[in-house]
Amino acid sequence: MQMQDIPSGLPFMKMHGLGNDFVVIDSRGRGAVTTAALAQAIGDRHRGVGFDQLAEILDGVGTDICLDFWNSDGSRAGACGNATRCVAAHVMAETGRDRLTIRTVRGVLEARSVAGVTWVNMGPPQLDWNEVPLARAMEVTGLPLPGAPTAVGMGNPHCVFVVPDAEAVALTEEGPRVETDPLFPEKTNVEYVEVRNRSEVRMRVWERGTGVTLACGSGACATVVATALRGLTERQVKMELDGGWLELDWREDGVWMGGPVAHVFDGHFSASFLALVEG
Ligand SMILES: N[C@H](CCC[C@H](N)C(=O)O)C(=O)O
Repeated sequence: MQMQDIPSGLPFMKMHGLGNDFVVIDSRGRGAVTTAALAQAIGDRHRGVGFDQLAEILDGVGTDICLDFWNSDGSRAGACGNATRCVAAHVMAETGRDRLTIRTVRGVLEARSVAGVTWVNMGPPQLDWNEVPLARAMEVTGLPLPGAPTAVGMGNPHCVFVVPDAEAVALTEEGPRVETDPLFPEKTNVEYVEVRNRSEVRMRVWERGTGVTLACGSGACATVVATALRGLTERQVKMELDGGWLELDWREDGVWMGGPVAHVFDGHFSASFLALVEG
């Protein structure tokens, strides 16, 4: 699909889950429009709209919908838990259903609405070094980095540090250092978790390709896997992020995540903005 085929401009929704904010483009019935250049242009908070991730809804392939994710630097994100919840809530409201299947590059995810809360099964964690991926064969726990973090794949790479005080972490210094460490050939998202008790933790995040965000759903899933694997928490925890609270439940069939979603406004990218991107 070319931009000139959408002369009237491109509709979008602005959504967020705990302040992790998204531009959502609904391309059902039309085909994908997003390119790295378009994601970068829209992601510019001054010349575009700005977002932590861009999510594009596509026609389902053996599922209700498909979903693609982009970061603001134009790179792809293999998973985005908060955007998945936002889009799932939107499509469930639209169709009046309380269950949905969603195909992402990672595989088929399931969403459910339970007592007004939108839950998504983000799938089982990837705990082999080559699935995360890491640069060479090793255990995913006790990585050879200061702080001996745990690597967890959730369709995208995560590196989880257990720290005594999450507020004290210098995210903008530590985050980019770990994100680009040669241990992670595809870079990594970076989480710092403070364990308050066996069922409550506090987490802050540095996202690959985006930077500090108020929340990261796939990062929250990776975090509960890391703390449960290390025996520090149960597999069911409440997690406080900068933008609010998520509930996590690591079950046999995957890591379920529930929390709030918000549909902020509906907008329209003008034809002249799109023409500029097309160059
Ligand atoms: N905010 C997202 C994750 C974005 C991950 C992205 N930064 C990547 O490159 O993997 C979430 O709620 O799961």
